[in-house]
Amino acid sequence: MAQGNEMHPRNPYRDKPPDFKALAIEYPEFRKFCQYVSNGKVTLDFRKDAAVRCLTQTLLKKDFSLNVNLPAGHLVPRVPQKLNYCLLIDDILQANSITSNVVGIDIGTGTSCIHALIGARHFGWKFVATDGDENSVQVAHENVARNEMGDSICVVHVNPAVKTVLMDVINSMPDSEFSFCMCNPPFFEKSDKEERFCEEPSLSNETYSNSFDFDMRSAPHSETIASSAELYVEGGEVAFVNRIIDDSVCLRDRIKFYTTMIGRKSSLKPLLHRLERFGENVKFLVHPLNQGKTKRWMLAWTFAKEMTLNTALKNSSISFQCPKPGLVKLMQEISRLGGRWSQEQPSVLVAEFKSVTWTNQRARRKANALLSENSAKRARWNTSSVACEAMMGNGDGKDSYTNAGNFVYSESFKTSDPAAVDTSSQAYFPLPSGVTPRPIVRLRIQVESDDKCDKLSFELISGAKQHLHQIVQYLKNLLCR
Ligand SMILES: C[S@@+](CC[C@H](N)C(=O)[O-])C[C@H]1O[C@@H](n2cnc3c(N)ncnc32)[C@H](O)[C@@H]1O
Repeated sequence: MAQGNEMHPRNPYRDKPPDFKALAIEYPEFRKFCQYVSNGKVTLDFRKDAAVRCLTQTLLKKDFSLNVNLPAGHLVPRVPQKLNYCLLIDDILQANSITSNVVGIDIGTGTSCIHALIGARHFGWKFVATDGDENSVQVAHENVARNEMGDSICVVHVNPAVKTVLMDVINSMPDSEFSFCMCNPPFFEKSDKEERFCEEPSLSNETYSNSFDFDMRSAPHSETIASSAELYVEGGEVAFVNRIIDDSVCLRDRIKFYTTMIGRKSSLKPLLHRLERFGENVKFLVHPLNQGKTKRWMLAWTFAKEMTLNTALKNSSISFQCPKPGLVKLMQEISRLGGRWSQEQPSVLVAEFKSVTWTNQRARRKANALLSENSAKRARWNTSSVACEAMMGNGDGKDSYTNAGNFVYSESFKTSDPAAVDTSSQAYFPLPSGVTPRPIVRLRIQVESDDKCDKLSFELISGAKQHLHQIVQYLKNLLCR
């Protein structure tokens, strides 16, 4: 099992990976999946679904005193990663002094009910755990009952065909206050599923596996067997998370923090774009949720004015050294990029940017040139939109250089009908004069000098961590050459 210091500092698996030898001695069931290798170590074949399932069950038993049934044919959750996600939520709660009567919603809890079980057992939170699959709800319910946690976790079946994800649950509990929601959405669209997964005949015709990939590409690090409902949703995870965002716009601070796991890096951009357009009303952050080679992210946002997300970004400071006078050159470069800076203290700057100007400089120049030519209209899909959602944003319109055409944001999701798409567009309207758009990223930059050089340390105040990294890399290239 891959570990690493990318794990949460409070995650006990960070510095102490599971000791397979000790587990094999203590748990005979687990021992069946272990092999002794020549140096006396014990290994586990991660490509075998049953071995990974047994490891998860054993860790839940040993480290959380949880007795959990994980039926074959369903996703096997990875305990260290799930704990990481819960710890990040705990950071946010602690930073906002939400320490008692914590109630969370686990959207799509699956058969394992893993988020709710770990959250309730380890952190003392209460949960409403939902799922759209009746069989998963049944197994999750049994897992809760087996661990006598019915007082803390209520498992609810929801209709997956309903467009909203949270609304019905919240409306059915008008007197409850919710601290957060969490979710591990189905990642894939149908087309992805067919490309990456094959039907697993030994289980059921609703179960998919990537273990058949061997002849197509290199063997997977670990086999993924999952039910169709766990893998696939119309429009993939972007569409699913957009449904949570839609609900959050209506529900506002009925839930203090909205969080979700994101499985694909490419999903972050359209989702962040979407949240950015809510301007001052929303705060959000992206935080990596890595476990070894598997990269995931947590996206969190809040509409509650009094809440902060900054503390979870504590470890976001990065620094580099550059020749003097770093501060002066820094101010010039920020201005050149269209950013603004103010001096918080003599050696501390706060810089803010209202659009992404530090990436794709060459592409931007090219797009600019194209736009100034009398180019033909962009091709549109030869389909009709079955559902169209329009958002009036307050951006600066610069993103219309992208293939979103004249829209700040426009995304089409395939539907089961090949001639129909579900379209979400956010149109650019110039701001009325006197209204300033909200910065997409704010940074605090501290300058420490010695005789030879300046050390610049960058801390994210608000915005996406990936922007911090991109800006630092961009400035480093300029100031250190
Ligand atoms: C990737 S699985 C996550 C399972 C579990 N939470 C975990 O992390 O291992 C996604 C789950 O979302 C459920 N789901 C799909 N659509 C849903 C909806 N509209 N509302 C609630 N759950 C849904 C699926 O049935 C599936 O159990």
